[in-house]
Amino acid sequence: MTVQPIEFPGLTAAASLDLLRQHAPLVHCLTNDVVQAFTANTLLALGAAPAMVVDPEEAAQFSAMADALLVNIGTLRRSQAEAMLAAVQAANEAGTPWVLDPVAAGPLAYRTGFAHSLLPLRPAAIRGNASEILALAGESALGRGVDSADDSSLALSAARKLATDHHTLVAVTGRVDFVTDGERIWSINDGHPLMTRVTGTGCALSAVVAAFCALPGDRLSHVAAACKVMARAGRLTAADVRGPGSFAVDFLDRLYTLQGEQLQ
Ligand SMILES: Nc1ncnc2c1ncn2[C@@H]1O[C@H](COP(=O)(O)OP(=O)(O)O)[C@@H](O)[C@H]1O
Ligand SMILES: Cc1ncsc1CCOP(=O)(O)O
Ligand SMILES: [Mg+2]
Repeated sequence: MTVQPIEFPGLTAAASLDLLRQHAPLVHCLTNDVVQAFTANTLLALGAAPAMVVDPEEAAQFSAMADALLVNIGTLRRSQAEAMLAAVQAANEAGTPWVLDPVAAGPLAYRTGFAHSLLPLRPAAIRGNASEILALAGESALGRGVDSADDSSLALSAARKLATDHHTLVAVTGRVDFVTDGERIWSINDGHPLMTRVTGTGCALSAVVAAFCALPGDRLSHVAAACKVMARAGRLTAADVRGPGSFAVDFLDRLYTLQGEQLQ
């Protein structure tokens, strides 16, 4: 059945953002070495609370206390995989939602196998670029590294399949972001190409998706709101900066000051 994406309403995104600022969810981030500080600063700017607790024993303890968990495989190594599995297991036992960012899944065997092994462990959501989502769904993709070489529209059916097969939500991002539970599809046509020239915008978005997954209410809508907030803040920032360096700084200020009306 062909289901057409529907543009996600800014008003709904604004309501989710309000809720996020009220709840200030504690987000346990098991993420890659490149984006630690940018991810923590992004969450703080929006009003969530990040913590990177990485030892396997402590990670398991902490993911049961946190409001959400992020698992990002960007610089995966064996010792970290152990902590991720322990954290996911503890999160599941505690009913804590967790989000998978399958960074560079596809061309690299170890991380791709690990990402696949996480799929039956019931992620609340998966957020990746088009090449990553295509690869995770077992379809051919052009990605060679952490950046997408495929347009997000080409990964929409892969996203729906992943969501259906694993009873999860999938956000596939790029020129247009799509968020689906396999049936409904929200599209977010915002953002700016400059966002791909600053490392960590996608990884930070996945942490923000985790934060929004902690909120009460319709989770699909909250995940779409996470994408909308980041893309709109990115677009507003890009209109006013000289390049990637000033973007990275101004983007945090934008997130901090972002008002509901600016999402509409
Ligand atoms: N060509 C583009 N035009 C506008 N926004 C984009 C574009 N590519 C990516 N974005 C935005 O950049 C952010 C990160 O997405 P993406 O680049 O797909 O993630 P990743 O860094 O994991 O590859 C998202 O908010 C997305 O909407
Ligand atoms: C450059 C790099 N290498 C391994 S992880 C990483 C960061 C990727 O960040 P993003 O996917 O958000 O662009
Ligand atoms: Mg990127």
